[in-house]
Amino acid sequence: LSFCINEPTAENKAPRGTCSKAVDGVHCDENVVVGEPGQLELTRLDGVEEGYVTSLDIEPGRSLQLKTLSMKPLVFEIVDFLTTSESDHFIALANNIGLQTSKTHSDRANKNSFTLFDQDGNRRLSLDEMKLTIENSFDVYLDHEDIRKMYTDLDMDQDHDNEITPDEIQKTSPADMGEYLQKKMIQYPEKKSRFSEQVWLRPDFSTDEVFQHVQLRVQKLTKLPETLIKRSHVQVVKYGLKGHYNAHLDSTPLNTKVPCCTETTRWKGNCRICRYMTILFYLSDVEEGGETAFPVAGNITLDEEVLRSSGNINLFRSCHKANFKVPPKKGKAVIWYNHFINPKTDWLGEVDRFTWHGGCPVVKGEKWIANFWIRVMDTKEETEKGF
Ligand SMILES: O=C(O)CCC(=O)C(=O)O
Ligand SMILES: [Fe+2]
Repeated sequence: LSFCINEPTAENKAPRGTCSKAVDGVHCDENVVVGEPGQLELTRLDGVEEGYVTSLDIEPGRSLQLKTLSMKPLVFEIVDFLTTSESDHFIALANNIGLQTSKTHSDRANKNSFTLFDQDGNRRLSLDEMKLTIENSFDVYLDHEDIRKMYTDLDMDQDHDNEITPDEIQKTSPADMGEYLQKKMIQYPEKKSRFSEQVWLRPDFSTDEVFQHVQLRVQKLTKLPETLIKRSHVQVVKYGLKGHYNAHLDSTPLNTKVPCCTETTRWKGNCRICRYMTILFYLSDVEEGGETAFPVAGNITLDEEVLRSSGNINLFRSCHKANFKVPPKKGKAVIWYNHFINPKTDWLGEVDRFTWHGGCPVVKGEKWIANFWIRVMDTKEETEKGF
């Protein structure tokens, strides 16, 4: 059994799908994943211990060193996973299609409501509590000075005591605050949770030779079924000065009520992004900054509420506090598992919450990465059917 990608046809410029080599030729199908039922397996590399290095003979004459960077979460790196020309090729592909400003939750946030974060329950919001309110409701990361300026601009804090009382909040419409923040974000995009430009390289790109080589290498490294490799989404991201991405999870906790997204449902909503693994490539060197940070790696326990109020999600400000950071280097791959494997089903298990990560701000130069996301559906059967 072998896989290939359909050749573009006149009616459909870039169809995608898998093909099986049969006795009478190659059969291709857009949606059907060819393969024996039950043959899909999720794999997980063994990290052994922090600092452990294994040599992988993935291609003739080229051995790659797989190094365990962290056990909790399990993170590996391979320096020189991509050659310089492969990295450059991804950048050229991205430039040819054209990058667009990365959207964040703040661009989509419901601007007509907010949830007040009155942590001490005293019915007034301190500057810190307002900061958390804005972060959680609008996905905008302000400091105290910005908040004071907002109070003045919107005349919110009438008695100027840096505290917002129920009375004062009553007089402020969430829509006004949302609109105000939206305007600020145009002026100060670095205060958004994500400040970058991006482009998707859809599975259709598998007709690209460099892309195919890289897919094959990823498959040899991960030992995952070809189906999953071929259906991966690849996103190229460019960060300029101050570009960053605050800490987040690349996948979503299990939820029986909301299914994993398929290629079609992902644009419609009411589905979860299910990414078993992330393979992140640095496509460029960065003169200064731009590390990939894991703020809670190695912690004994993890309370997301505590993480949110610690300010450590805001990597634009708190990268120095992250437990572990991977410095960018052109061609390097960083690899981690967003989910565990459920031993009962042998399939997608719970999210590994220690994989909270993000990109530190670029201090000098620019940073290019490619995210290679291994997508799956909730069950093996659904994944086999095609997604
Ligand atoms: O830029 C980085 O180092 C991290 C990027 C990231 O986490 C993402 O794009 O999901
Ligand atoms: Fe990420």
